[in-house]
Amino acid sequence: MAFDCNKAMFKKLFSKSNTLSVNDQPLTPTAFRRLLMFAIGCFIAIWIIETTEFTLARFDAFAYPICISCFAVALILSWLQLVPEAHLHLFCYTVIAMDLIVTSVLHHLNPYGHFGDTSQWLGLNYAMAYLFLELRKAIWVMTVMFVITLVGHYWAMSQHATLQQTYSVLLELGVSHVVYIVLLGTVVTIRVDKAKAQARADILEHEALTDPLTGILNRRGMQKKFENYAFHQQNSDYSLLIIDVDHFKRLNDNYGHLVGDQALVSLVELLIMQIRSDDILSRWGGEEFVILTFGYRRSQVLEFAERLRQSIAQMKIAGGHTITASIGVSHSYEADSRREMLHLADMNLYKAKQYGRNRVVDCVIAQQLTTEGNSVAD
Ligand SMILES: Nc1nc2c(ncn2[C@@H]2O[C@H](COP(=O)(O)OP(=O)(O)OP(=O)(O)O)[C@@H](O)[C@H]2O)c(=O)[nH]1
Repeated sequence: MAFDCNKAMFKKLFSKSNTLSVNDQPLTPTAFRRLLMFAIGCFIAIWIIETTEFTLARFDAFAYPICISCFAVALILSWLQLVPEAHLHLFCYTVIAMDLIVTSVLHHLNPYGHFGDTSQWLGLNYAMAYLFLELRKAIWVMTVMFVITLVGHYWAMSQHATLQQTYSVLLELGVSHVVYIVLLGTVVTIRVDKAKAQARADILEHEALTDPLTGILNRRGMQKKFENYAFHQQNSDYSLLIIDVDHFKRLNDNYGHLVGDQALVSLVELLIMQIRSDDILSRWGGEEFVILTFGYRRSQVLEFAERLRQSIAQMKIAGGHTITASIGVSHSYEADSRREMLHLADMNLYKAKQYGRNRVVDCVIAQQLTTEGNSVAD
């Protein structure tokens, strides 16, 4: 998981656009397809029921198959990803909205029709607009549908009703639809604002825990992971590696900070390639990196660290230069706390530097070095 996080951050950092965007699109492709299948099922069911009961209106005899075909086409296009989802949303919304409006208008054309018989479904238009469309587009489209609804019903009613009856229907229609639009809009706006605030908080947290140069966790991010990690629940041991580039100041001084920066980025790329999926990599500060690795025995950790050291030494950085690194290692069985583990790894790193750099040292090696050389000051 940590590795994924590191890699995702890394990819984001080196992708062309590294800004996170807030998506207010309310409907995911999967939810959209499910809705389409539901709508197709409902239309087929009502078509069959009305046909068998001989109540199928003339308009519906055309409208049902047209709607079903449109939804089926949208479903296929969505599956094949041939058309942008937003276009399909608008298309399906328009089909349903026009079906509802025309049904209601035709109903009102009949002098014996009753206002409430079909127009109660018109409110669905607004709920669906918010569901299918991005907020700004939904408002525009709803306004158009609202106007079409009023004009259509005015035309239908004016064919047979008195002016007073017509206005009364239009007034009722207008007021109830404005209520729908405003109330649903308020609910949606609150939810979008909340989602945006959450996305912003996520971005800020991500930035606070990420090193901007390399895109991996920074010291704070690593500390958080280290604290949150349920180490006591792990049956396996874990180890901590501190990797410190040797004579990095010299590299900066000789070739400039840009080369230094590029060396750090190349080093992180190399480390990401070498660590395992559940290892945690972070930039501890400056030219120092920390890796937490799980489930290795001591000999395996040392092999892993040695492999890293050799790969770093073989790596060519910008301008064809090379770097080396010293690595201090500590193991969980040697320490009682996270702080102590860090301290041990840091001491071993110090000894690796003392003994000539470009080497891996853990407590046992440090002990041997001290005994042999008898000159390392702790
Ligand atoms: N280019 C670059 N340099 C950095 C960055 N962060 C820290 N440094 C430099 O890294 C250098 C670290 O120098 P030192 O702590 O003396 O260590 P060193 O020169 O690597 O020597 P040893 O660790 O003892 O081998 C300093 O010159 C810092 O300015 C960075 O993000 N980019």
